[in-house]
Amino acid sequence: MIFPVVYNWVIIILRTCFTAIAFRYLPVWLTLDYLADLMYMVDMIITVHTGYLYQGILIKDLSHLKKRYLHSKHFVRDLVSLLPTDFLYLVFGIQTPMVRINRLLRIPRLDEALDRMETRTSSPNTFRITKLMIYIFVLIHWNACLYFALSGYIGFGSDHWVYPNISKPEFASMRRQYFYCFWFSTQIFTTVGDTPLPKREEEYLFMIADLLIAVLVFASIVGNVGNVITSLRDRDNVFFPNHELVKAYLRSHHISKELRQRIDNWYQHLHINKKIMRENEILQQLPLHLRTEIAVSVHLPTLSKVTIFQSCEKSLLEELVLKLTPQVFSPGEYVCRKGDVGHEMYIIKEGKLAVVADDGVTEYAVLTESNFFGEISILNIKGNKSGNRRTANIRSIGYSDLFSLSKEDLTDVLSEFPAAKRLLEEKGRQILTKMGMLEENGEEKQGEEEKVENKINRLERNLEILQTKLARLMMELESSNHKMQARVDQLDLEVAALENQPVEDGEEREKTDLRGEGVGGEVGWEREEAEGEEEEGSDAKVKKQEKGEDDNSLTKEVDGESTKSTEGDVEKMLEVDRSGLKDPDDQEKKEKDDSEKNKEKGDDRPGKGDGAEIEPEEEKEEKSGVLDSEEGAEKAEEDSENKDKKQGDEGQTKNE
Ligand SMILES: Nc1ncnc2c1ncn2[C@@H]1O[C@@H]2COP(=O)(O)O[C@H]2[C@H]1O
Repeated sequence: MIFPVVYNWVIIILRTCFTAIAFRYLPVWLTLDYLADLMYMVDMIITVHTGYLYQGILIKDLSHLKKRYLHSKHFVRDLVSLLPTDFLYLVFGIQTPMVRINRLLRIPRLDEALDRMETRTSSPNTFRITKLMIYIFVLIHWNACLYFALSGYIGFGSDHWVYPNISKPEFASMRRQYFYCFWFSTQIFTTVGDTPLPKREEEYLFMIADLLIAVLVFASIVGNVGNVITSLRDRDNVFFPNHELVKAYLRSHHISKELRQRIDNWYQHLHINKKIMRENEILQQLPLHLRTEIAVSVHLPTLSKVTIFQSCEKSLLEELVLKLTPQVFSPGEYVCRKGDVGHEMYIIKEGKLAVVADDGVTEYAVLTESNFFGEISILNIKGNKSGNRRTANIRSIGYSDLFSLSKEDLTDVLSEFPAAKRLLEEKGRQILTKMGMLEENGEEKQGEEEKVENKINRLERNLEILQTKLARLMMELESSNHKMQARVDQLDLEVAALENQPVEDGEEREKTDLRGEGVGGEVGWEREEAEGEEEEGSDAKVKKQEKGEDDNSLTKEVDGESTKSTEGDVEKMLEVDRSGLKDPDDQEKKEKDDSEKNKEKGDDRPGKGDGAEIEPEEEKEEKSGVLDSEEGAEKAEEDSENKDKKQGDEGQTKNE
């Protein structure tokens, strides 16, 4: 669409203003006119058949496309621009090509075509400048035509400003007419050089309009050229590291001339050989699959030449290729030194490198294109005496282009491709054996180390499980403590209720006394404690509190089962208490049994009746802290029995 649109935009106005040109080449113009019309038609047909994307899907259905085009405003514009206005020649005569002015409406199609070309061209900046120049040319051309027409209207040669008299032979030729007008116009628009001063109002108006347009034209030229230069610089900055900044830095830090020279040389090498250092950064904006394809097409030839990767699957190479980082080393520069910790391996894309001894002169081997090195220290080869340290010095002989591959990336890739890993390790082992740096029983040692590591792992897992169990048990213990506390409180209340019950008759008193024999120890103890509390006041309270706290802390130390046993203990106490309340005879009987039992056990400690209340508790808790759960339960039972007995004794003493 570029040709017909530009043709119409240039020729219609030319023929309108330069009538001599229009008549002279009329058959040519008419042929070209209808050729342009034919192209307009073809363009419409192409537009109808051009599919479009709807929700990401390319619509190609013709009837649908037709319908869409016919209902669009583009169709109206295209149709109007192709209306056969040429019939107006019959009215105005063939010398009025202005009847075809509707053809100019197709200008948006020119824009579209140029935009499409811009995205496809390999040198967009040149294209942008050319496009700008075409637009400016068309503008100057129109201005030139109008200037000639205005001159004709005012009168050729009537003053200095208008076109000179065309009857003069030197200004009579058509070429001269056009070139003069175009030159005049260019002078105005570029504001370069002097233009003759206007004399008439029409001339002034023409000049004012022209100068205003000239400002815009000039601004757009400067702006566009500036943009192009900036984008060229940006491109360079993206492709090559900024040398100027580095230079300024080196100067400000008074870096030695020799080092600065080396750095300059390195930059020079990059620029001359068009080495791009920030490939990964540049391609970052592309989606992964496209990046992979680009990287594969750029680097795969190098990678597939590397011996270890020759037999590898394509998928491995594709993964690897994305992780390669290009690096350039200068002559004499060390890529790695013996004893350094290895963080990456290298693949040689171009150049020569030497494996050198510590003296820096003796060369053990020379590595060339498609070789690789630096893998030994990052592969963790079994029996490698140097561990993760470099086994040799590698020095670049000339400029060398390398790809580096980090340890993490290599490990990632090799974990999925064990065959490649074995190959790499085998090559590393060969070098290590040659150097005598491979331990013979290295594999056994490795095996043992692995075993120990496995054991440690297992133990760690078990420890974690035990910790979880312990936490659960602690929680259970706490809840048991709460429950126990609640029951003891309940017991206190019951005992208090019993104490407050009025004694009505002797029989009742006897019963109460008898009951006192049953639970008297406890009741008495409680009362005594209460009295003691009253007597001793706050001191006793503090003591009791302290004891309670101690109890808590001790109880917390015991495990869940012993807690249960303590609960059982309290349960038994309650049981005893209830039974004591229900039937004094039974209680008496039970007491007798208990005392007999205690006698059998040899538990006839003195002072059990008074002041010994605290002791059994302490004893019980101390023991429950050290005994295991079963022992704790037994002990609790025993203590409970002893306590019952003691309480019984106390009750008896009181009764007496
Ligand atoms: N004799 C040798 N021939 C070829 N390459 C070697 C030789 N000795 C060491 N290398 C390579 O030099 C590298 C130095 O770093 P690494 O030890 O990681 O891995 C080493 C090998 O890849």
